[in-house]
Amino acid sequence: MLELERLGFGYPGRGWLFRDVSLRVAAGTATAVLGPNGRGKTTLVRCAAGLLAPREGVVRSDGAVGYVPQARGGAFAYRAVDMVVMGRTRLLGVFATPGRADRTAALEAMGRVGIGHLAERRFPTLSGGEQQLVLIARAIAAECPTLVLDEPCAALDLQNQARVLRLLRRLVGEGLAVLLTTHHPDHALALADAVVLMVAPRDVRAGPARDLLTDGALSELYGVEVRTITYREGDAERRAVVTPFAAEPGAVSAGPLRFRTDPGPDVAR
Ligand SMILES: Nc1ncnc2c1ncn2[C@@H]1O[C@H](COP(=O)(O)OP(=O)(O)OP(=O)(O)O)[C@@H](O)[C@H]1O
Repeated sequence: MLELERLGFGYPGRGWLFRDVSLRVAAGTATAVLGPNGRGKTTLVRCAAGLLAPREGVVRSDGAVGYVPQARGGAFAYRAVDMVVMGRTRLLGVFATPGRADRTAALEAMGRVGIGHLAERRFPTLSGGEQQLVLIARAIAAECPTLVLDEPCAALDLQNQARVLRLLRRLVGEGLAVLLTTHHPDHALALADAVVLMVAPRDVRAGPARDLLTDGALSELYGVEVRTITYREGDAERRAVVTPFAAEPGAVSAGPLRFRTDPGPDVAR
């Protein structure tokens, strides 16, 4: 569980970046934070993870909070598996060093993320996406009941985005509380029970994903026309977002977009 109560933050010498943000990420649920570049998503989740002190408000959690930053290279040439073993540090005694069980747990976490084959590679030699997956494995190996992830899919190809989203869904199913930032409303639709829309410093909306992720709210949030389509996944009806990037503003006619596929009897309009 992770709880933010009336959180407010501004960098020194600057005004409020956000104010009065309250939300509760319960165990077994995921919350996605969305908003334009520079609106404060990273700052908000860094406050939530205890890495930045808020100017006002309170953060509560009922256990350790694991934080997955965006991969930005690494200064030290650790092997990937050793980076993941470092996630186990919090589980060790003050003078203990990681043992065989920690290495096994690290390799298992890497396996879950699909990067077992990268275990012996040096971290700085990995691609941005590979580094991102190592950082996710490190957080999983730490076995924290709450995970906070800053754009976990930012550097990932479509297959790895799907892999990470499925993995996060499984972790939520196992009872973790997950808070993540994303630039993909689709990812929020696929994963999140709740969303936080950072519209403006004093207009940060938190609530159920199905209520807040409307075409109108997303269009307002990003300042471009955003449409949602529905499709079926097994028995479930799901929604995905389409942004007609190349269309001039107002050129897309009103009404729902049609999701055409060939053949399409099991894919909804
Ligand atoms: N250490 C800092 N000192 C001063 N201003 C900062 C600092 N870090 C970030 N900012 C500013 O705070 C604002 C919010 O930054 P933040 O990284 O939280 O936004 P974001 O929503 O995560 O952006 P993006 O989508 O581009 O990653 C930006 O205007 C940024 O320039």
